[in-house]
Amino acid sequence: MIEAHGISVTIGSRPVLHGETVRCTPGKMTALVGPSGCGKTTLLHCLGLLLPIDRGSMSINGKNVTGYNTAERRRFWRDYAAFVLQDYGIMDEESVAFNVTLQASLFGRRVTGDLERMRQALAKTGLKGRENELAGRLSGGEKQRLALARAIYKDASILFVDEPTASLDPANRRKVIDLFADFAKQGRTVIISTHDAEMIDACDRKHRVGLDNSATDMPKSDQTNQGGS
Ligand SMILES: Nc1ncnc2c1ncn2[C@@H]1O[C@H](COP(=O)(O)OP(=O)(O)OP(=O)(O)O)[C@@H](O)[C@H]1O
Repeated sequence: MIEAHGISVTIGSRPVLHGETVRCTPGKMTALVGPSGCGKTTLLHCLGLLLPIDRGSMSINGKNVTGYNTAERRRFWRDYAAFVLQDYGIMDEESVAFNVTLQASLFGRRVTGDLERMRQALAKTGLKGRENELAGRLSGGEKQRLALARAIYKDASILFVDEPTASLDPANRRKVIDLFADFAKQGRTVIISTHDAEMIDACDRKHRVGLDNSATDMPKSDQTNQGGS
């Protein structure tokens, strides 16, 4: 469970988040929604401890993480978190297989870990049999699915996802949405910044960045009058 209370962030001289309060619970997909530039990515980064907050407080699984130092944040990323971010974090000069197992073999330059599980993660994202290809040769959508395969492989309890369907065709989009739904059903916390109406509809809760500062997230059935992005 991630809880953020009244968090505010200024980047440079620009105030971006103004007292966001949001709760993301295990077993649920929470969508961060709102118009372009409202701060969805910024909020996602704050919740994942990638970006420091200026005001407010945050807890993860009941633990106050507001003042976490670098070592504590690293431990959180290592033990609990998987990220599928907009730049995908793919190492172009490495193989697909290396990229999937990257977080498990962070200090090595070779594929370590469970090869069968790596292949299964690739199969789940439609990249079966591509493990020996150079990641840099994949298309944008394929890189996005590769980032997702890495998150599946990592088996993390909290997933932070930024615009996961942006570069995907309808068939792969559906597949990816179903994969996140499966993640949540397994009891994981899934937090997704998205504009995609189909993705938003599949989420259990949604938080409108910049507007819902007191209401926090809400059940899917209450979304009808709240608008999408
Ligand atoms: N590193 C940065 N330097 C300066 N301004 C930034 C930086 N990162 C974000 N911003 C600003 O913060 C605001 C929110 O950006 P953010 O990417 O969080 O929005 P978003 O809702 O995710 O947008 P989109 O839907 O277009 O991806 C924008 O006005 C953006 O210009």
